[in-house]
Amino acid sequence: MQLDAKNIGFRYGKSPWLFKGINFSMQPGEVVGLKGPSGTGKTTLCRILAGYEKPLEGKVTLGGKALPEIGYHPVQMVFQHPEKAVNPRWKMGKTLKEGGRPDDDLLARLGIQQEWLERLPNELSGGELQRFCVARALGPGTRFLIADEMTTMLDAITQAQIWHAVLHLAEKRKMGILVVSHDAKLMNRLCDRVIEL
Ligand SMILES: Nc1ncnc2c1ncn2[C@@H]1O[C@H](COP(=O)(O)OP(=O)(O)OP(=O)(O)O)[C@@H](O)[C@H]1O
Repeated sequence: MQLDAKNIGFRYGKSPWLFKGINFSMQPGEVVGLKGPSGTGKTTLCRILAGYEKPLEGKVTLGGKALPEIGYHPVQMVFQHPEKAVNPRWKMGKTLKEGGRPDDDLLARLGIQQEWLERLPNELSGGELQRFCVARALGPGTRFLIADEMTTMLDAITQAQIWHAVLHLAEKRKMGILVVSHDAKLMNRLCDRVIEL
């Protein structure tokens, strides 16, 4: 199932157009990089692809059909700051279940420890918390993952462990990944191709 963005245009309110006429496609299993200077609208485009925001022009389709408005979203996004992406009052076990039934093999590969499931977000480090956000985004219904600076704030070892787990699963499930990063080395290592906004 191919993900297509056709002729996408977006602006916030009455501010100038951030972008117009964006066209690109991603195949299942493909790892694509998205780069561009700060403020060009990478995160905004990601939010449109993941269905958080509607484009003002053009459309996003998955397998030729419009993205679903209800139910589990097949395009999932992980943000740079995990603390903004979780409910501070929910134990991690509950947060994890938002993505569907967690895959034990994935949790192990991400280095998530069983006892962390009983903790609240503020009882985990940033890196530990981000592992949960990644696991939650990789529910069984995910066809494409959008990683927006997903490992930017993590140390090299944690970064490598998370990417290793994600790429393993992507290959197994033929899931596509869009990687947004300012780290050119990381992009070259991970991506089949890189597009610039
Ligand atoms: N909700 C919003 N309302 C108004 N303007 C916004 C909103 N969100 C983002 N912007 C503006 O839109 C522009 C693009 O922001 P966006 O976060 O998409 O860029 P980016 O390319 O991802 O940047 P960075 O590389 O710094 O993360 C910025 O100028 C930002 O201030």
